[in-house]
Amino acid sequence: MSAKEVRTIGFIGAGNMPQSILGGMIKGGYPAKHVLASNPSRPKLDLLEEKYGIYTSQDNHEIARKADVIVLSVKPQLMREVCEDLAAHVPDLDKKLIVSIAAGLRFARYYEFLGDDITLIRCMPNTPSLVGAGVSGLVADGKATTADKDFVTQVFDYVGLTIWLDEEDAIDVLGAVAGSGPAYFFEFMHGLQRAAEELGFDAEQARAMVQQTALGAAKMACESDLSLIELRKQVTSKGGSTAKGIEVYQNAELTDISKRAVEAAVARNQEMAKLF
Ligand SMILES: NC(=O)C1=CN([C@@H]2O[C@H](COP(=O)(O)OP(=O)(O)OC[C@H]3O[C@@H](n4cnc5c(N)ncnc54)[C@H](OP(=O)(O)O)[C@@H]3O)[C@@H](O)[C@H]2O)C=CC1
Ligand SMILES: O=C(O)[C@@H]1CCC=N1
Repeated sequence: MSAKEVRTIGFIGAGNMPQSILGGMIKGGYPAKHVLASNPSRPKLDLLEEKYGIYTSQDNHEIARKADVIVLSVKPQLMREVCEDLAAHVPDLDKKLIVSIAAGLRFARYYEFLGDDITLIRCMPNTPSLVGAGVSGLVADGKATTADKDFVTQVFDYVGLTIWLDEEDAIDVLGAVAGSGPAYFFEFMHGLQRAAEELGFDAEQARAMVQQTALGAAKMACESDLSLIELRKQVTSKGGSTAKGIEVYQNAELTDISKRAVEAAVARNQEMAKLF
């Protein structure tokens, strides 16, 4: 697929994550008239219509019927109810491409909910998709064609980096690192902002210095050939102030804390796969 392919994409559920994806897609040039969304309550839909000019409905069946590609975007615990309802009311689900962005739930579950004949791609996106800086992990079932995979790659390329995975298990890890990752960074940034405020800065200045520092560090990490440790060392003058700050993080075993956080999130993904 060299020219950009357009299929009508219907998001079932219009919460934070699908808003980030569809917002990023439309900002990136995907035609709004081929993007649809459903949600039980109206306010989010009104906002999406106003902001992006897409068609919305409170009726999941209508959106699923109109879509070539159905993006299941509800919480994992609602997935069974929503899918079984679609299976009962939407004809030809096996002729559409289904994409699920839910954490945890495995291919086998969707076949149970929607039928064995569906074609499914699982995606683990993250919210920076809204600003074109997302990470989307993708894994396809055996029925997805090359054209399906190319199309989904194209869609998620609009909103950032796409990473195809060979094994379904890997999406739990990618989710725990990149899907949840923005929350970890925000938490860390919040801590730095609080520190600056407690040491005399007002909230606005504190936030400005933290967000610009995070942006600068992320840009350097993206643009440099050096390892992250080398980049860290460049800031850490011998006998200087950074060394003292880093020492505090190292004494608190920040690297180990990150590993424990990722392991906890992976474990929850595995647990959700069994629970829902
Ligand atoms: N947020 C993130 O960073 C990421 C989320 N995900 C996955 O994305 C999915 C959605 O998460 P997120 O957007 O954050 O969740 P939100 O809680 O922001 O949104 C969930 C949405 O689903 C709607 N909803 C509830 N019941 C139904 C229904 N029966 N039919 C259609 N829509 C319904 C809710 O509507 P209402 O408000 O009216 O109740 C709400 O708008 C989850 O499965 C999550 O695992 C994946 C990667 C990252
Ligand atoms: O917290 C969650 O379960 C979802 C998946 C990754 C980010 N948010």
